[in-house]
Amino acid sequence: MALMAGLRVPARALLRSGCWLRGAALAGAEAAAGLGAGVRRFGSQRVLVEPDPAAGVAVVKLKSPPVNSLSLELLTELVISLEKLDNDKTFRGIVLTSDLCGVFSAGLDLTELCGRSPAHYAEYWRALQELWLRLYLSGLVSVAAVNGASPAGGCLLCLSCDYRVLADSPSCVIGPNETRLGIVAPFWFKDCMVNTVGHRAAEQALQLGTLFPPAEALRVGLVDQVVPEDQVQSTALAAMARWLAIPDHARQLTKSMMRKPTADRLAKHREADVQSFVSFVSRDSIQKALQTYLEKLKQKG
Ligand SMILES: CCCCC/C=C/C(=O)SCCNC(=O)CCNC(=O)[C@H](O)C(C)(C)COP(=O)(O)OP(=O)(O)OC[C@H]1O[C@@H](n2cnc3c(N)ncnc32)[C@H](O)[C@@H]1OP(=O)(O)O
Repeated sequence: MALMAGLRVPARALLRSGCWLRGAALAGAEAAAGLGAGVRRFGSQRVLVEPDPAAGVAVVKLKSPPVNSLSLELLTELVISLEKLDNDKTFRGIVLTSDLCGVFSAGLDLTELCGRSPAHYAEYWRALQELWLRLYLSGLVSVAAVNGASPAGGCLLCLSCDYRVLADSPSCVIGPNETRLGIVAPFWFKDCMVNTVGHRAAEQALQLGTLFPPAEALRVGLVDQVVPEDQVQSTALAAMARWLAIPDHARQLTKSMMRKPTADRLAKHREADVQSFVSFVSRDSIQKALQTYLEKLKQKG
């Protein structure tokens, strides 16, 4: 483990994909996009918000090393940041990205799903539902700048945005790989997949637990653009400008018309969905499958 600014960060996470070397190049790209030095950042421990009030845009960066897995803390902090931005008339759009190299988000934090109490599982699932509903229905334009791997819950975050830009790198796989872990995506993740790529492609990807490399993700319609790694954020901001050219009220009503029926399927039955998750994840066979998968991940490291 390396000790950085009081944070215990695995050295390999820092060295991943030549992060340190690429940092300077990415900082240059950010500066070119108008988000460099001089911008006042805010946010929380795990969610960094870089506001550009003149543009009406905030870049929201996940920074929960080593892999931005969606812990209860990260979910909660992200909900709070999104709520703040949603309620602040300065902002019309957000770019959601990762502050880590090589990983956008590893999806649900598996340590939250293993060996915990039913009450914990319920609290965790409510937080995930809350994040999804807030992001999916946000009045803000949301563009995902997917600068790293984005399996399962990471893919759900991307699908909840209005537009997706993916880095063209073999490590930047994206997709619903749940079945490979022996678990099942919730119906609202399935609905998001169907709404984005259509029923047939969603069914295949969900059943097979497919993680798409960038070219395949673009072909199937899971992402909207694939660009070189150092252009992900600037491309996301350029896409944002196109979306912001549309009057908010018309775009927001259209977004709501397209998305509310899907969101309502969960919103109207949230507690039943929580209970169904708790009973599923508490099964011995599911606990065993998750523990085996986590151990394999740790051994790999
Ligand atoms: C029950 C119903 C639920 C239905 C919905 C479920 C949705 C989900 O999201 S389930 C989670 C699915 N996610 C995955 O399968 C991703 C697993 N992780 C990876 O494939 C890789 O970690 C990576 C590609 C994201 C990054 O690879 P790399 O940079 O090589 O990093 P490491 O694999 O060495 O991981 C570092 C460190 O992080 C731990 N870790 C990774 N993913 C998770 C996770 N999802 N939850 C918790 N912890 C995770 C990994 O074990 C390593 O830990 P240490 O060995 O202790 O450093």
